[in-house]
Amino acid sequence: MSEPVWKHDTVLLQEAVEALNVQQAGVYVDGTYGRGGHSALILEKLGVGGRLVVIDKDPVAVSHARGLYQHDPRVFVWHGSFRDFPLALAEAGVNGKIQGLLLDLGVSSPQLDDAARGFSFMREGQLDMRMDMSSGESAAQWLARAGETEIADVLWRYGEERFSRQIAREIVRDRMQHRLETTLQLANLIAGVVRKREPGKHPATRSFQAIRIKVNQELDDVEECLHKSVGSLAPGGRLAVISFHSLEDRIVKHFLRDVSTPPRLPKGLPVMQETIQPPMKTLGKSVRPSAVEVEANARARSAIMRVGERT
Ligand SMILES: C[S@@+](CC[C@H](N)C(=O)[O-])C[C@H]1O[C@@H](n2cnc3c(N)ncnc32)[C@H](O)[C@@H]1O
Repeated sequence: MSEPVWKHDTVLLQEAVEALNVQQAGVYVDGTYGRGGHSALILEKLGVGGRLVVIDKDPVAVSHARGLYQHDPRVFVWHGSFRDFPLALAEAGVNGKIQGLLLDLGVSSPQLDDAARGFSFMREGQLDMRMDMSSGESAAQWLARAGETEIADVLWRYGEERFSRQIAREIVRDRMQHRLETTLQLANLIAGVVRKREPGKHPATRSFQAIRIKVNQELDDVEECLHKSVGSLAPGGRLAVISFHSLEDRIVKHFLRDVSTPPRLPKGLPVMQETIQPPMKTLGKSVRPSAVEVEANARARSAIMRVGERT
């Protein structure tokens, strides 16, 4: 696969790596390698005895990491979903607990900028949207077979699209005449339905987000990974998650709240409520990029990071 020329500006670079509190001999997982901005800074702080397991669903990201780190014995590169990170750790030969897990969610700039990946409603390309093009169903395949109600539900649930029903109806009507195969075909169809535009937002923004989340099972991956992190982090180990929309952030926020709250015990048990420690604690407040970062990188605008620590 040829090396793409597009680059990715890492969001909350210093903040996220600081949040991990990298120990020289620690074991870390970067579950969303992308183009490796966070991984590179983690490696700067990691000593010779440390390990970094990098994961990405995207074969292009994985070959970037393999090319860069083939001679670094600290790095193990794994192709797959971060929801299976314990499997990656086992394959890397890591038996114990880890000191940190980082997730920088969503898509990378190279994925958005490469029209052929089908993520962008601004660029003509095949309607694919899979982070892992080697498996699963593309957006075009899903839109060709899903029922009208299913499409409407996805647009509403994952895109909070007010015109979900009308868009779904139009997709189903349209596909009876010809195949819906390209990004601009879909974007134009949506633009024809969504009459009242939100200022500064393309009418297809919400639908593209929703279909991308559905095709890549993004929210299920996050839920599962977060729950597995509790069993994998060593005491003092850190979990840092950067989200880019409210659906992801809500999952992270609720997860951290739930694992940081001591379980309520029935009255009368011979154990003091105060002695029951929850498995994690939330560290500080949520972190947003500085005005300087947002000025330099518009994609950072909606980022929010939350950090937890294993107790
Ligand atoms: C925002 S980018 C990460 C950028 C990276 N931190 C950097 O500095 O270059 C998100 C990356 O995570 C990957 N990704 C998203 N969801 C994933 C999942 N469930 N499992 C593995 N990789 C995932 C995407 O393919 C993409 O490459």
